[in-house]
Amino acid sequence: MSLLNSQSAPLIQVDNLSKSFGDHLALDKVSFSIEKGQPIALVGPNGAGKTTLFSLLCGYLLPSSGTITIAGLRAGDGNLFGRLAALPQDAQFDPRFSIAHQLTFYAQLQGLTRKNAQKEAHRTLELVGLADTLKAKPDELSHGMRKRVAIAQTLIGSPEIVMLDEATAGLDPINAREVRQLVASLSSEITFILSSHDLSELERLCSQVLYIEKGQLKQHQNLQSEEQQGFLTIRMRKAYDNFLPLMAGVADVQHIEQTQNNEFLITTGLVSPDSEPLDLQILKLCHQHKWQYSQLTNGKTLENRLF
Ligand SMILES: Nc1ncnc2c1ncn2[C@@H]1O[C@H](COP(=O)(O)OP(=O)(O)OP(=O)(O)O)[C@@H](O)[C@H]1O
Repeated sequence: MSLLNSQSAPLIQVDNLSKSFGDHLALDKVSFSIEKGQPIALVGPNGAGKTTLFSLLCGYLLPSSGTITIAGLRAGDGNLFGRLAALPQDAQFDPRFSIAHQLTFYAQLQGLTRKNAQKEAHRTLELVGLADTLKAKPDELSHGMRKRVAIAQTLIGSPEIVMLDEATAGLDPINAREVRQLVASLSSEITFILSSHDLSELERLCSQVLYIEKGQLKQHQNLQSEEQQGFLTIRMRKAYDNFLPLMAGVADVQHIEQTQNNEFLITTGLVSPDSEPLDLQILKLCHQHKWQYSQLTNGKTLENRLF
């Protein structure tokens, strides 16, 4: 077998994908591929085409032109049932039936016996930290809890790909963090595709980002690329006098610029192997001047990379 043939095909391959609603072109010749185990972020302004892309990947909509191949199969192929799951933005549960009843039903749809389906409902609810809600009806749960139950539903049958459309939208910080922790903990087993308007959330969870605007794929970036090296981002709690000139004076800082209110992008120079790590030099300066910072991260923020 040649080396080329032995390389595994991408998990998802999208080629020249277009989708029109009447004369409105919602997606315009979008092409990308996703490898297994690389959580991917889908970003774009309202109306950009993200939900349309989700629906096409799930097979809920048919492309106007172009192709989508998932694990070697066309999107919508019956053999993908159970291998790919999606949380729509407006996921709803039937108010008449208990959570256990509904999740068990979905598990049975995947071919499990009633007993195994009940176990699967319990397993997935445990994953989202809601095992004690089995007997509850949807209306007895908060919005955040219902969202987590909907995520549990996507995990039924251990799918390989899970698409979460705005999974943390409208959640309080604690529920949102639970969802993020869950995604992070399952990312080695499941390839997540996440859409969100929270860029800091996506940059923490994803290794790649697709930026869609007016139906076109404008950027496809690897968030762990080497381009990130050589930059630090620091967010200060408030504005401090002389912050910029004093930071610029740190030996290994080549350049510093304000990117947002109290947020600064630092370009590092060639750091000599003998000198202290630059982040430590920066933190010492903050300490010396009693400047409070809220975050110091390697690389540029996703927002600064996209816009
Ligand atoms: N079923 C439909 N019929 C007609 N037009 C549609 C339909 N679904 C989406 N559109 C249009 O396609 C475009 C893309 O919509 P889509 O919902 O995919 O955007 P989005 O990026 O998910 O937006 P948001 O961030 O607001 O959820 C929009 O102009 C929308 O009005």
